[in-house]
Amino acid sequence: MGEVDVAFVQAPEHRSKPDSIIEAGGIPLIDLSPLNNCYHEDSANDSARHTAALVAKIGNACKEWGFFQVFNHGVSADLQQRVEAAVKKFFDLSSEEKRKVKRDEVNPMGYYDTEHTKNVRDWKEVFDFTVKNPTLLPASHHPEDQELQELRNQWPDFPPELREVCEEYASALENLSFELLELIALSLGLPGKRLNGYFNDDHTSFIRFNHYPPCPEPHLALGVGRHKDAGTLTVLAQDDVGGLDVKRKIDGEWVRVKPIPGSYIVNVGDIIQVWSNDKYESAEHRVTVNSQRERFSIPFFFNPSHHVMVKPLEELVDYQNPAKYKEYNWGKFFKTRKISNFKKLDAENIQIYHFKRSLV
Ligand SMILES: O=C(O)CCC(=O)C(=O)O
Ligand SMILES: [Fe+2]
Repeated sequence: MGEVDVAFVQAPEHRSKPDSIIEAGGIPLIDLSPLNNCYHEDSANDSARHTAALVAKIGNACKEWGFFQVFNHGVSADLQQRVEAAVKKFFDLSSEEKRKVKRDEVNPMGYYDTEHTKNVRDWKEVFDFTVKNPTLLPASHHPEDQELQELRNQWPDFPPELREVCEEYASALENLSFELLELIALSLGLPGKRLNGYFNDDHTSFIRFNHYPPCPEPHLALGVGRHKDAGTLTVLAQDDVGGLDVKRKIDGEWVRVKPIPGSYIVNVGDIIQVWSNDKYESAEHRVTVNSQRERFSIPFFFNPSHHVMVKPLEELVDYQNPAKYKEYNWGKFFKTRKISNFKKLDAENIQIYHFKRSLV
């Protein structure tokens, strides 16, 4: 099977055709400057108008793509560059050094190079850390087990600045994610802060550093297999190499998201799909690798508190539009997914459609 181990080989129908991927035209590119007071001289009226236009754009992007890119987002270029530099230094360490902060079945935070998506191994290595340290999660995925676990971050000795840069970055991305959450709430016709209460001091958001080394067989393996993100929102920074493919809703084609320096790619996760009762659907995506250049990306996974019960929002359901999902506990869902990513299982991993109601 060539130079890649069989564990990485995708079923033929899920492989990428790296040479014939279409670059996505039309993924909305949204200017967030109305949030960051870039219109100092504006009257209150103008500012309300700019915010309303922004909310409408976000709503359309969520409905039509489940994906959009943002610029003028308020995260400084200096901070972005410091994080990128620290990430490269970390992955440049020897395997032995990286394994000193290796994650395991008990502590899922840290370094890891054998992640599986839908039971096929990904061509990547990752480093994960939570935004809140410690972060509370259920200790087991069994529904009857009420015990909680504290996740703690593991920091390597090198590069020495990593921890500080990561904490500064986590806080900047947390602010941006709350702003995006408020815009999404407004776009659903809800009060701006309607969803904030699901993310109190104990939200379970985490940041991942992804490193995709060059792959000798990019038509067989994927950097990340096709999937939807399980949480609320993902806010992703990618370098200039490209490789993130989104399944376009209108025709089901895989299209490549064009790297735009300094911007973020935002995608709707499964929780927004459930909250919005399918008005906004999470988009399927994957990462294609290439044989020439390594690639780095940094997703921020914005997730609610472990005790949140996820279900269609009451304001968005009624007799004509009944709730399409039964409620589920986020902590248990997250824990179940984490276990299935950790090792190859025979069963399919947990998905929101397992909670779909059968409506007649
Ligand atoms: O690297 C990327 O562009 C996307 C990674 C991703 O989808 C994920 O980690 O969930
Ligand atoms: Fe993803």
